[in-house]
Amino acid sequence: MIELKNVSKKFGETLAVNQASFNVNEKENLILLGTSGCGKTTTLKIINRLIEPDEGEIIINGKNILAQNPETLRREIGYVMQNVGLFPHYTVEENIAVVPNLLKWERKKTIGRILELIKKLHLPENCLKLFPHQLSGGQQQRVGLARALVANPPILLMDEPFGALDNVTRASIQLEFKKLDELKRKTIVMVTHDVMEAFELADRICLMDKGKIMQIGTPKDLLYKPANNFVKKFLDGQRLALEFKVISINDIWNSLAPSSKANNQVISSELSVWNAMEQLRSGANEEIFFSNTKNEVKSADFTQLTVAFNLYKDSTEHG
Ligand SMILES: Nc1ncnc2c1ncn2[C@@H]1O[C@H](COP(=O)(O)OP(=O)(O)OP(=O)(O)O)[C@@H](O)[C@H]1O
Repeated sequence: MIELKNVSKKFGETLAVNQASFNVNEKENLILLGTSGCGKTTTLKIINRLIEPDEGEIIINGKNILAQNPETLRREIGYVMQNVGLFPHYTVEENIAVVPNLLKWERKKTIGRILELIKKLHLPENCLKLFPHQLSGGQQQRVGLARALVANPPILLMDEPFGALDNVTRASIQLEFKKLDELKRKTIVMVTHDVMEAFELADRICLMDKGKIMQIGTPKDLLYKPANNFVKKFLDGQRLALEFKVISINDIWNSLAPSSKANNQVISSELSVWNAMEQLRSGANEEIFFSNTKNEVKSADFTQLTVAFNLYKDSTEHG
C-alpha cells in the first residue's frame, strides 16, 4: 500500500535519510526504530510531504505522491505529531474538529463523530470545552489521536505518540492502543526510539542508523535473525525482556499442561509470555487459562510459564 523506493534527504551536509526503501502492507503497523537523529521523523514526514525528498519515489496505492496535491494527499493520512502538537488556544473540541471543518462537514456530523471518538478513547465528555493545558499529558495524547482519526483516514502516521508519558501511563495507553478497533483497520507507520514499545506494538520493525535502514522484519526476525552486528548489539541490552515479548503462548504450547476445567476467562494463546505474566501479576488468580485455534485449553501459573519459556529458549539456542 505504501512503497518507498530509494528515498534520500539531505539537510546541508547531513544525510538524514540515505536510500531508504520499504513497503508497508495494508493494515500493517510498521515501526521506525532507532536512536535520536537516525532519520525516523524525516522518513515519516516524507510520507505525507511535510518534507520533500531529494531523491526517490513514494507510491501510495499505486500513485506517486510527488505528483499529487499535498493537501489532497493529507486528507487520506492522519498524523499524530511528536509532543502532541495541539493548538493551545483552541478548545479540545476545536482541536479535534480541524479536519472536519476543512472538509466542510455539517456540524451535526462533526459533533457525532467527536463524541464517538472521545468515548472510544476514554476521554470525559466535559473535556471538550477545555483547553489542552487543562488536560493531563495522557489526555492530551488521546486528543491528538482523536484529531488524527476523526476523518477516518486509511493511513496513520504517528511520531513518538506515547513519548511524553510516564512509564505507567505509557504501558496502559499502549495496551488500549492495541485493542482499539479504529486502529486495527488502519495502515500505520509509527516512530519510536523505545525498543520495548516497538516490540510490543509492531507487526514489523524498520531499524535505522545514520539515515540507513539496518533491517526490516518482524520482532522475532530482528531478535533471532539479525541482519548484521549493529542489529544484534542494538537489542542485546534488553534481549531477555524482548524474548518474553516475542515468545507467545503458542510457542510454548507443548510444554503447558492440558486443562479441562477452564474458567470463564480463557485467553488467546497468541498472547506473548510477557503479557500472560502481566495478567497473572495484575489479576486475582494464580493460574490462567489459554485456548488455541483448535479450541484446546491449557492452564499455567507463574512457575509453569517460566519453566516452559526456558525450555523453549533452550531449544531455540541449541537447535
Ligand atoms: N529541518 C532540518 N534542518 C537541518 N537538519 C535537520 C532538519 N531536520 C532533521 N535534521 C537532521 O537530520 C537528522 C535526522 O533527523 P530526524 O529528526 O529525522 O531524526 P530522528 O531519528 O527522528 O530523531 P529524534 O528521535 O531525535 O526526533 C538529524 O541529524 C537532524 O539533526
